[in-house]
Amino acid sequence: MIRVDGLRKTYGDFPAVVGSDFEVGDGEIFGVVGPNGAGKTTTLKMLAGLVEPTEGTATIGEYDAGDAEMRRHLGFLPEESPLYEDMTARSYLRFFADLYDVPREEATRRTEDTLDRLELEHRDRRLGDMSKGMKRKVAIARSLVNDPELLIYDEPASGLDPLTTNYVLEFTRDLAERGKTVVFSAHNLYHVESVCDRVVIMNRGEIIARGTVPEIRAEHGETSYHVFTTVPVEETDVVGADVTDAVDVAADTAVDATPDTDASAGPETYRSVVADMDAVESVRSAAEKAGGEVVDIRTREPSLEDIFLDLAGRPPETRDDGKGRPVAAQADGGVETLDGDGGDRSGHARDDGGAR
Ligand SMILES: Nc1ncnc2c1ncn2[C@@H]1O[C@H](COP(=O)(O)OP(=O)(O)OP(=O)(O)O)[C@@H](O)[C@H]1O
Repeated sequence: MIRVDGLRKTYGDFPAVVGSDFEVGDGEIFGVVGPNGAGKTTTLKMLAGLVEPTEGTATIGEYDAGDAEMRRHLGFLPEESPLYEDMTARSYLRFFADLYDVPREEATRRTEDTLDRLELEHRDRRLGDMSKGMKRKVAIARSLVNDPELLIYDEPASGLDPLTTNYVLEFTRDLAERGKTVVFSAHNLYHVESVCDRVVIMNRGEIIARGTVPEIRAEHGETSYHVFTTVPVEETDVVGADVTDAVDVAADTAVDATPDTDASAGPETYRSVVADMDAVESVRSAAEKAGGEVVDIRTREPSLEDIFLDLAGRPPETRDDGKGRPVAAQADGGVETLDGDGGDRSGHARDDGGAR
């Protein structure tokens, strides 16, 4: 459905996106993740045809991303979705349905159905009097008035309470189950991990990893083992293992001499965090030598966040873009000093949801 080739955006001399390549299949939930300033919004706006790429192409189905006709098949949710404060949710959604020439009855059925699924109450309340979460739900409903095949959501759950966040994430899954393709950005990696089929991780305009979360984990992350013993184990007794690595992987002490408070592992247990099975065995023999035993062993998969912190912390020449190509160093990452819109067709706070 989406094909991105060498997509690049510079604002003045500042490279906001440094040449991205990826594809998104029909019905996929595709995550674009990374910290503030990574280039997520710029990428999404280029896909939505709201920002003109400096180089490269993005095609959506048969259309170029800049094609006006493409927008009829697209629902775009901007990061900030200012709504017309004096309108009610119902009148606002009707207004957008009219922009897309959706017949009245169909528009009413569609928006009421979406608002039911999002459990939005008080549909005749002024938008200006709604909570942030309610406004976000209305903005999501707006992205669906034209029944698009592709949804591009910029930080859909950002700043929402955990309950509303859950609704939004579940709703996103629900959309994909109904055959929609969803591209969404997030800096909360947990949101992405729980919902996306595939992701690209961006940092300073570059893609630094890509794939399904298990693929990224297999390629960039290491499993650690938490071994619970009835006696403390001396770090020097953990032989045949790279204890230093274990510390890195788990961001924890390799051998914890204080009793563990994790009651489910039993009273008075001590935790050793190690990187491989040889080390697990050496913890076992050390514990037995000290008159104790191993009572539990748990594996810990690194989260996307662990992997991201590891990758982003490495110098660029030691990374690749997930396709075996080295990631280029960027001159001046994250400095927000440039002005001018640099070809941003959208402006920053327009309330048109891509309906032009
Ligand atoms: N119109 C613009 N003019 C100049 N610089 C811009 C413009 N838009 C974005 N940038 C810069 O490009 C970089 C990437 O911005 P972008 O909004 O794409 O990041 P992001 O990953 O979406 O960040 P956030 O999570 O904070 O929204 C930032 O350094 C930003 O300051």
